[in-house]
Amino acid sequence: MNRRYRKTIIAGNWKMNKTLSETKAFADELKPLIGKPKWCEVVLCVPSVNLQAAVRLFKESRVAIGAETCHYESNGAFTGEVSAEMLKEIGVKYVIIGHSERRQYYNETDFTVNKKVHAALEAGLYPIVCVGESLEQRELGVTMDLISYQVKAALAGVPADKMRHVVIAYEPIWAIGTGKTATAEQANEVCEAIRAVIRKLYGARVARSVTIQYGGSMNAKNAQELLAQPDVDGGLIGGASLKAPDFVQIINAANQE
Ligand SMILES: O=C[C@H](O)COP(=O)(O)O
Repeated sequence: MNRRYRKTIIAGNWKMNKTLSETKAFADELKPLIGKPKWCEVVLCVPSVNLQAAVRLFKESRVAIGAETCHYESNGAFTGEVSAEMLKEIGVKYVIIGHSERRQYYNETDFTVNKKVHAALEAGLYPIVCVGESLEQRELGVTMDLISYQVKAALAGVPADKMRHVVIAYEPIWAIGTGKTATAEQANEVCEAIRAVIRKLYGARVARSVTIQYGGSMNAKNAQELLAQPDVDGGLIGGASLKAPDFVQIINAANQE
């Protein structure tokens, strides 16, 4: 992380976990533990049915609430979907877009990711845009090409002045939920390459200020080493964000002087 130029963001992604009562219990446990993180922003992305409650539960705290996806249209005949405007109106700040699970199970494509990024920005949300390669793609040696393509496609048509609201999360698919973390060097190498793509698209000033997270089996034990990398500006954390003490340890690792 490089605090001089950009924000460190520790974001939990709960995926399809925790009922309303479990969300309340988590808030009760987390709030006294979390204190006032000085150096990083803390975000919890929760299932849509619990967003409104989460916003209320964390209102007086330092935790911002995020959604796990949104639709690219603002309204219409899209059964089961939720728009960026709807999220904004209930106090949601962030929205994850293009998570590999959405790409894998719900036909999310680079094209729809781009449309969702535009919808989120227009609604005043901060998109956390996920990119990442499969194990097969890594072994074929096409990681950097693929990541560069995913970043360019996601950001197509996004003007430079909106980039201060965009967060990128590098999540190698082979490291998600597998307990197999990318090494700190691997994580930094790709985050650095993402910054280089942004530099080409928007110039050095924008590239320096964009928060680029790492996600994929980040936990209380490995967070410090990953977050110490110069181009890793935070984490998008699945499993380890479900337990308040583990999540707090990751926040503390980001918060060290
Ligand atoms: O969005 C979070 C990532 O998918 C990482 O999940 P994980 O920490 O359980 O590996």
